[in-house]
Amino acid sequence: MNQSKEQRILNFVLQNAVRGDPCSVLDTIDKYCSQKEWAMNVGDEKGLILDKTVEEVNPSVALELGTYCGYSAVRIARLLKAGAYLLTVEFNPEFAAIAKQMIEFAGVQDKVKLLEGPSEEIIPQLKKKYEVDTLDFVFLDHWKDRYTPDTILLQECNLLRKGSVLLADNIIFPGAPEFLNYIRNNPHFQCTNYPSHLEYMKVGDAMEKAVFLG
Ligand SMILES: Oc1cc(-c2ccc(F)cc2)cc2cncnc12
Ligand SMILES: [Mg+2]
Repeated sequence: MNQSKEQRILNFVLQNAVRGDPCSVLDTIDKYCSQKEWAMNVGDEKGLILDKTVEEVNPSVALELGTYCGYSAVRIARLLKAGAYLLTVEFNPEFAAIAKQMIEFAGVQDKVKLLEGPSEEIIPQLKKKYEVDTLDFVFLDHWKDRYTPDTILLQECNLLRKGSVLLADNIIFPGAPEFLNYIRNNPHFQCTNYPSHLEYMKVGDAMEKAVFLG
């Protein structure tokens, strides 16, 4: 049976990266996806914006919506302090299976809990089933039409506290205009835009940071 692109990315990492070295896993994925096959990882350029935001927030509990192959889960987890952890949600079972292996190869599995299923089902379970109190950081990188409903759901489930930071990928390309309109006109959020480029391309993209004001 033909291998998927995601399986080819994982195999390239297993054969070329250093086991237990998250930076080598990230560099190897970026090398493959910039030279051989494009894939929708946040990538090296926007990855630096993600790094700076995670370092600034220094979250104890982080949530990622949209795991894909695990690139940003590895990227986030490698920066987390002792005892801090990332919950990452992926609804595509094939992607989740690849991401699990990627996360384990990078050696960050003790900091990452991969939750398989639709975000709209998992978010309401975070408090009771996953023992979350509130989220310090949320990375939105899943389907763009879920950014707004999931942000509303996070608030309805009392998962945000004063100072919780949301960071959304793909604000320009593929674009999340409805989310931008929602979040920038919402008095409960303080927004900042970070212009960048689509991963591995010269096409313009951006990330939006939104701090919850309570
Ligand atoms: O970063 C991303 C990029 C693209 C994408 C797709 C097609 C295209 F032509 C350009 C960009 C899709 C995404 C879906 N979910 C999360 N992140 C994504
Ligand atoms: Mg993205």
